Amino acid sequence: MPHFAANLTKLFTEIPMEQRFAAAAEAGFTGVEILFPYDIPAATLSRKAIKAGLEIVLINTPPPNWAGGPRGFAAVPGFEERFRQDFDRALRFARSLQSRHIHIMAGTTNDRDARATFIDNLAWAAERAPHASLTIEVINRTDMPGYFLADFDLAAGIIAELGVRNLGLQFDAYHAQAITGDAIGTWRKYAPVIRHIQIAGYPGRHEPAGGEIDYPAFFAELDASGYRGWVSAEYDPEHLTENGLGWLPLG
Ligand SMILES: O=C(O)[C@@H](O)C(=O)CO
Ligand SMILES: [Mg+2]
Repeated sequence: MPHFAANLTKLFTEIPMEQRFAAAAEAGFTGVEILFPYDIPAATLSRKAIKAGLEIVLINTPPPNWAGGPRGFAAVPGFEERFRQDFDRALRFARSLQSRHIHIMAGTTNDRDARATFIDNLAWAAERAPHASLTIEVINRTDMPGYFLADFDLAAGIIAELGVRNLGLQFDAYHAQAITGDAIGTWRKYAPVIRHIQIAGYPGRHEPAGGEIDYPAFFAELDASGYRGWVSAEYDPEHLTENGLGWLPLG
């Protein structure tokens, strides 16, 4: 079975962030991801993760105002300086958290120069952080209206064009199902560039069980494929987090 991580921005929100690490370990996760860790000192988060025996798998580049503000700037022309400041901040956090991946958010734009801007900023980031693993994620525009990176061919083309070792695709099965109607088939098609996976039930974005995506079949296929990365539970629990973990294969 793949390694499973809990997304602490979405799971265990019944308790404060600092307590979610122990709860995740207790539930059987061996890693965690935090979309936006920037409100809490990295040293505190790192201590909690170490104490719980958890690897920190992923953080996002900081959008300035998650509660309704922009979704990053990497593809937004005119915001190059802002992107670079944000990226350096993410890099400092990632280093002290020893986070395996940094997800670079493209942002919301339909500017004709967005692709070129994204390429330039990603090239800059890949060179600036040669030892970091960077990811880009395809996100559906129903959930995130106007998000630039909403197409798998576009993402794969950008990764191929850059051709750098430290950039790959973050595959969120929920967004894939929303966009293509076939999450598992989409994973198969883009598997060579996928280095991180996130899961949630579709529709609804709740527990990864019982919706359109056959997760037991997906996990078996990941296993058979030799996938060595993490699978992160990034969903909005329908009830108490602990009560909805029947889908998590343990042991
Ligand atoms: O799927 C998502 O929404 C996240 O993985 C993310 O990074 C942006 O919210
Ligand atoms: Mg995701």
